[in-house]
Amino acid sequence: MSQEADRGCWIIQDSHDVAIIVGPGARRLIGRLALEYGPYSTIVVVADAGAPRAMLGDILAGIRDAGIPVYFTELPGGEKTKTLDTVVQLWSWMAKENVPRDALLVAYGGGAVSDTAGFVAATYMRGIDWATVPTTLLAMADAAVGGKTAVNLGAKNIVGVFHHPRIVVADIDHLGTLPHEEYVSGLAEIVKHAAIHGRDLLDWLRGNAEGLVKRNPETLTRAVKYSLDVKMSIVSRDYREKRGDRMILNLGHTVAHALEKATGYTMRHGYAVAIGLVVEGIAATMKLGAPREDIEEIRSLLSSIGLPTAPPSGLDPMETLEAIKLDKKRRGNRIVMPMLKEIGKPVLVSMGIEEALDLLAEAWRLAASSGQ
Ligand SMILES: NC(=O)c1ccc[n+]([C@@H]2O[C@H](COP(=O)([O-])OP(=O)(O)OC[C@H]3O[C@@H](n4cnc5c(N)ncnc54)[C@H](O)[C@@H]3O)[C@@H](O)[C@H]2O)c1
Ligand SMILES: O=C(O)C(=O)C[C@@H](O)[C@H](O)[C@H](O)COP(=O)(O)O
Ligand SMILES: [Zn+2]
Repeated sequence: MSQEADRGCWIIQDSHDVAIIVGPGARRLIGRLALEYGPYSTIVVVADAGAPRAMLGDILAGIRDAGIPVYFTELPGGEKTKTLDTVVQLWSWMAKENVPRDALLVAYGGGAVSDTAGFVAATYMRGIDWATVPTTLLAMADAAVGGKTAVNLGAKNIVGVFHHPRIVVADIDHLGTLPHEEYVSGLAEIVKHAAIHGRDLLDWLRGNAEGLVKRNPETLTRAVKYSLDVKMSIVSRDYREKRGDRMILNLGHTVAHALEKATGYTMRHGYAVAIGLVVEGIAATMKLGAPREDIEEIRSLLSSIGLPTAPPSGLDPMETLEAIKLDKKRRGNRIVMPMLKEIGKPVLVSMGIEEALDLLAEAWRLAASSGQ
């Protein structure tokens, strides 16, 4: 699935459709990749204002060296960017600049900018190619691949399409400036992928905790690579989430998206996912008889990283969990929930919405009481 490239970078995928490269300094490949995957008459860079400017300079220089004209705009980073207003703003700007259909849109930033800019690429002139240069750990290890683009509308990711980037350049060098909380937030999705994949990856994470805490580039490159390998193997089986397999990647997200909405999108996505993994894990012990020690193993790893593992005390579970009625895994009056039978054995469980609400609310209370 992946091979080592030069300078410590890994090529996760290098087909005629998609190039996914992970490693320190990978940002310098963007110009060469644009030439290889083009031809593109124009490049439009949509940059996250919170991402490092110095490395953005390297990206723009690489595009200039490739001799491709570039248009540049900036968005505020963070969840507040994931709105239709931002989408209309970008569509209008691109139209005003006469951006042609053979343009490449480059999203440079966190997952929120990537989701939003990816949706703009998917819909401008019925779709142009795009590339993503993820600059947070969460975006590198998860958001950059799989092709899910979306903005929020009343609930999480309600407006979006599947539109995979042609080029993904995950340059570990960007992580040096990432605030601690954002870095830790990204580890939640890597733990999710490990819980899905199996104990070997969880053991690797625990065994390399020091390198992760110190943000060792080699450790980080491997952690991102392993995370993407897990995600891409599932996406390759069910890209549009029609067959069901891909719902497995939504582990922890039924509760997570409800928490993000209830907190007005102020709770970091990874923090919400960590809490969701614990609450939905407890629900799995109740619904499937999943081993309590497996869920405790995941909970204690999340907690040792510095992630929250109990719902915020100020939220009412039933009120918060009402949001699952607008979850995209809902089918009629039922919801399909990914759950762990045990570590490494995720299954999809269909249950009535009311049953799911009662089950998750009870699991929420147990997580809250054990998390104190
Ligand atoms: N499409 C997918 O498959 C997928 C997968 C996982 C998550 N997501 C989405 O991704 C979003 C979360 O992404 P995120 O965790 O990257 O958060 P984010 O995009 O909100 O970024 C967090 C903050 O970090 C700043 N930032 C970005 N890069 C930085 C850097 N190198 N140094 C310092 N600051 C930097 C941003 O400006 C922002 O303020 C959520 O909306 C989630 O739904 C999508
Ligand atoms: O790629 C997927 O599929 C995922 O579920 C990855 C999630 O980590 C990510 O947060 C995704 O955006 C959630 O998808 P959604 O379909 O629940 O909006
Ligand atoms: Zn997620």
